[in-house]
Amino acid sequence: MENIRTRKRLRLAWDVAPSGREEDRFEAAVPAARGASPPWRDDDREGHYVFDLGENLTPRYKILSKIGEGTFGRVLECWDREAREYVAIKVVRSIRKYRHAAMIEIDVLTSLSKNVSEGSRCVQIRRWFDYRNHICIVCEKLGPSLYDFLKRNKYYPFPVDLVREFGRQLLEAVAYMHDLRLIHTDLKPENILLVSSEYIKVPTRKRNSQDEVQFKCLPKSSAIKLIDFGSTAFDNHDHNSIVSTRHYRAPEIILGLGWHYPCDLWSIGCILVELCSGEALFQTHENLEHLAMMERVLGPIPEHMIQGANSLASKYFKRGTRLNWPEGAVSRESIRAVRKLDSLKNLVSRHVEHGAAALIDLLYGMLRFEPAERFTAREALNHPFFENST
Ligand SMILES: Nc1ncnc2c1ncn2[C@@H]1O[C@H](COP(=O)(O)OP(=O)(O)OP(=O)(O)O)[C@@H](O)[C@H]1O
Repeated sequence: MENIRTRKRLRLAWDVAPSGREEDRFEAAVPAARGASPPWRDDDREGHYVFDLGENLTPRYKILSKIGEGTFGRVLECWDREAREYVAIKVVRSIRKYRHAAMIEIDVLTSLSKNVSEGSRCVQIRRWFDYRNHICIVCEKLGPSLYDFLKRNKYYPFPVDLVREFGRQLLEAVAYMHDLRLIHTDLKPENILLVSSEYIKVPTRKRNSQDEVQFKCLPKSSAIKLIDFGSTAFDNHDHNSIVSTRHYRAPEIILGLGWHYPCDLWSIGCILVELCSGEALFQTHENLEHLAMMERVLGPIPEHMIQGANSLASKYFKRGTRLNWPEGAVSRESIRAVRKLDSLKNLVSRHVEHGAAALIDLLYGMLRFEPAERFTAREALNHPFFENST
């Protein structure tokens, strides 16, 4: 997250942080043991809530484990004593800008959960509350992220049939968001969670080996859901800031051309390539190198986009017509990293045996430089690649 957008909103109850004393008095009225609260503790230096496993988070929730950590806060697995189910609670840092962003995330999650059948590819919010100056967002508990799964599987790629299933559900989730005039802006494998943690082990031959058998894991179910709506943008807002995690960032964002719904489709294109290959498509941390990688994989950036680039981005180009590459490279390694890449067609063909042609065609549609020419989520869903999809 490089930028937190804020918007004017009504003052809500949580704007006034509850004082520790009041909180403790409230909990003192609840019978001890099961309902007891830990003593008031200071937050850590980054504003994170400090806890021990087994403690209560309000009398209702018992903290079982920490399942994640992000810019906004920590995500805790808890047992909900009232609903009798496991939940994931995002406990937001007690810093004003994160509290503010959390309230926007709650708005988005609430809108998404209104049409449960269509919105079911997005994580469902159960409720939220403010506890000791931390906004707590209670959601259904899901399994590991696609990134976690890839990592635990030593970056072994997913089979194309599974990528098709993931792609279809991801596009359904994003089409639904776009219908609601919401732009996710931070799509990445870390923010796509498997619904179930169950997996099976299947034997596979080691690459380049005839007889050495290894095992790889496959999820038992292909069901996924989208999480992390903390960066979600509303259609009618100003869209000039830098958004998205670097590897999944669309060219119009880097060039300062302004961005809209198509930036989500670019991210999905990058994600699908990664799921097929096991590696991030654009592994870079720097704008010029990133643009050079895009050109290597997808061909030249259209001239009208170069000419529209803002003053920060125009320095990446020569005479306003072509990328200053390799002249502007910061190192030889950087030049090598770009050269190591190949055309999208070749990169995908290397990993996908069946159905590669349809997938490649779909990916070119999602990775068009010109945002207006990029597939919309609904157009992508109607692509022949998804014809075999259930
Ligand atoms: N509903 C859930 N069920 C299970 N795990 C979850 C759930 N929500 C979040 N997580 C885990 O917690 C991690 C952090 O969550 P999330 O991305 O929402 O936090 P964040 O602070 O907004 O992160 P970021 O820094 O990427 O913006 C996720 O990567 C995931 O591993």
